[in-house]
Amino acid sequence: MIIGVPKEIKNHEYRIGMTPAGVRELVQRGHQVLVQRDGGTAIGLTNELYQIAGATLVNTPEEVYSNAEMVVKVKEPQPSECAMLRPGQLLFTYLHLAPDPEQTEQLVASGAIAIAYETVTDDHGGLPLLAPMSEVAGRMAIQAGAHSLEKAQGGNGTLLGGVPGVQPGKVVVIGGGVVGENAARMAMGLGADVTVLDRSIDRLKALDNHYGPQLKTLYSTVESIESSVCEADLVIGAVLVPGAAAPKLVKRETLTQMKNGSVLVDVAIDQGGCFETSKATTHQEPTYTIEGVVHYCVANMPGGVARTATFALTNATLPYVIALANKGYQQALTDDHHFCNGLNVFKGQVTCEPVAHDLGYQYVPAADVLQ
Ligand SMILES: NC(=O)C1=CN([C@@H]2O[C@H](COP(=O)(O)OP(=O)(O)OC[C@H]3O[C@@H](n4cnc5c(N)ncnc54)[C@H](O)[C@@H]3O)[C@@H](O)[C@H]2O)C=CC1
Ligand SMILES: CC(=O)C(=O)O
Ligand SMILES: [Mg+2]
Repeated sequence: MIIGVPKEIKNHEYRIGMTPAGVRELVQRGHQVLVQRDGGTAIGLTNELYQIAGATLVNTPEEVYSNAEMVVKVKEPQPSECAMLRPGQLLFTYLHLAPDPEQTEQLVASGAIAIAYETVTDDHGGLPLLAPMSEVAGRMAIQAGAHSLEKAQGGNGTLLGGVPGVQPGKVVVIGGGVVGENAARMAMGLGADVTVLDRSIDRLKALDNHYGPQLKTLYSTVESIESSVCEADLVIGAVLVPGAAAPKLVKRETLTQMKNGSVLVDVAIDQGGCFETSKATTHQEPTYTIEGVVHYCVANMPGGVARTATFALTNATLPYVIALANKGYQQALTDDHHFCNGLNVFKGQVTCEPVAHDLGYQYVPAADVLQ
């Protein structure tokens, strides 16, 4: 199979969809890998390393898209990239379609076969291709939040760990999954006062068992969310209903009761965000303030630590890329129902139920289109 790896074009996105080691694995199996020149240069994955691994370097995204049978990326295709997709071409990347009607329309119109990393599932109820970036974003959320709490950044001037004789900052994490747990762990490491809310009691039990009394857990209700965010210095939005747009758990009117200079980091922004006042921001301009509350809503947080994130992401995606390349999508998706859950758009039809539901498309089960 001819596999194409373009340079990412989203704002300050320096990750790349395949490392030289991944290229080598594919080339060794008889595939050809086209890598856009300088796709990994910013993170030390030089053209020379790709060439040594057996990649064919090409100069433009057009050369990648027009020649590849499968395009492997990191972020959702931007409009100029959607325009280069062709009917029947495979696209394997993050998509986050539910909050993004324009991209969905463009992918449907392209006739391509789009498999989303974030809806692939596993036997343990997890999302194996979202998890590595959730680990990264969860950890970064505390760094970003701590920085935003500084006075010069518009924050209330709280040091999360406090110092002897002074109370630590209060961190509230809404959603205790992968992002939430990693955020809580970093915040506890700094010495903050940390509470995690989730609507899954099993999840709260697991966190309680693992971290003990240093971590407070709270069952998530409208009431418990409202009262805890009003006391918080830093709130992390980390909920997910897989495939669907994020529920809006903190309303605009609640902001007026929050501390002036408190900070919201909405990691769930890639699914539309879980605060009513969230709108996606970029690494270039990551924050804005509403009602005195600083909002950090960067939709590609791991792009900020692109070197770590590229290795973490491609460690997880490579076996799936190899399966698609070796077997073709029909066989690879039929053999593995968890992988098949990644199929979001198939030749003009929406095959992910939450996306179809949220955006008003007819849902066509993957099993029907793969027959
Ligand atoms: N902004 C960025 O750069 C990145 C964003 N993300 C996003 O972060 C979000 C969280 O991802 P993960 O932690 O991997 O998901 P996860 O599935 O591991 O955890 C989500 C948790 O939210 C809980 N939840 C759902 N509804 C809730 C509610 N109403 N109240 C409280 N808890 C609720 C679930 O029970 C679950 O424990 C996703 O939207 C993901 O796409 C992930 C990586 C990077
Ligand atoms: C998960 C995601 O959207 C990201 O890593 O950018
Ligand atoms: Mg988008």
